[in-house]
Amino acid sequence: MTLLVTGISELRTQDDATGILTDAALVIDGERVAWIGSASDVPAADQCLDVGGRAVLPGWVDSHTHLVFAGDRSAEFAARMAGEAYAAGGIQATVDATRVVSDAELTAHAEGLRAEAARGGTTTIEAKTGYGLDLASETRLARIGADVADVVTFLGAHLIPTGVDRRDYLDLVIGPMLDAVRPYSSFIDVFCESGAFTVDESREVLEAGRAAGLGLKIHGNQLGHSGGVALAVELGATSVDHVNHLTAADIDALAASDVVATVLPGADLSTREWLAPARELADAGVRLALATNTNPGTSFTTSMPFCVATAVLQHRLSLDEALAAATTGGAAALGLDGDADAVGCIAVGGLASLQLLDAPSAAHIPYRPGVPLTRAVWRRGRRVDV
Ligand SMILES: N=CN[C@@H](CCC(=O)O)C(=O)O
Ligand SMILES: [Zn+2]
Repeated sequence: MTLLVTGISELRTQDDATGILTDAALVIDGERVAWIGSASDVPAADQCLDVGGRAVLPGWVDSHTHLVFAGDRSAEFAARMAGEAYAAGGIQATVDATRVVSDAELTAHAEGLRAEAARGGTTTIEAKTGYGLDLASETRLARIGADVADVVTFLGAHLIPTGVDRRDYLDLVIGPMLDAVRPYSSFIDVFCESGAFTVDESREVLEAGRAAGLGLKIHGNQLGHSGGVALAVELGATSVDHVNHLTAADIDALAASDVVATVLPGADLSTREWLAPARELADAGVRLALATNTNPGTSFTTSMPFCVATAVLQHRLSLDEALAAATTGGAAALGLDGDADAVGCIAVGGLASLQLLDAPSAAHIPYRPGVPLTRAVWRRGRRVDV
């Protein structure tokens, strides 16, 4: 069954070979894109959808979420808006709420968040563990994450849980916990920050993950100069996320590396943190990703359009830079780039994961912030309810 989508005012492929087409059309055949070209020169297809002068772009790749959790921390949020500082210790409240709910409740909640993300155009999503922090709970989060999300990241090293000896917990994370989550996980992550894990502890965790065959990620330099960015470069991590507090040397080191710097606008705003210097990172040539960081503590949003709009309006990225970071940048941060199953781009022969906006161009995303502009979404060729 082939579907011709025509009447596309702006087709942003996020593929260097094709770029941006105007007055365009494309054909979806099964789960893949079979043809891209001018709306005046279309091939025959089984079905035709005229989108009436609207924009099409790849579905978002949300490369950083903590999707599997229970409870909310709206009181903590309110206290922060009244002047309290964010601290890593709040994670324990979500751990306590998460441990006591059933698998079915946890799965339904995560599925609800994934559906909410899809309504904003997200077609690929990562989910971290990190709200279990004991062997059974982390394993459960990894298993549910694998059911609900596309990529699972093991974040047992999110916080030392209350009442547990530091060394004992590290040994658990790099031993039995890593073994148990390994079948579900592609990456290992660590919260390298004051109040969470030191640089040396983070290195130990990440080296164990690498030895087990996992890719590396770091929550780094969110609340201060934690050393997470330097560690990411030293270890050749796939991404370092947050990147709020950077020295010139950090930026130079990232620019000279292949590490993706992931900017998380929702967390920057919700914690009233110093904004990640996305403009300076882009100017230095650092590869950027943009992600929601969906979690109940620092960023309770699933909206990639919000993140793209904020990256343009507040972090001073250009529209092109923000769109690249939210699509191909996210794919690079998940290792889902560079082959026939790459996500975050629209190319002939590639996966048909794309979104139709209720707007003539993607410029309307930051131009009309907060307005729900996602009109239709296809994931691997299948229409998703939005
Ligand atoms: N910073 C570490 N982890 C999460 C927040 C976790 C929480 O506060 O529950 C983040 O990415 O912001
Ligand atoms: Zn996070």
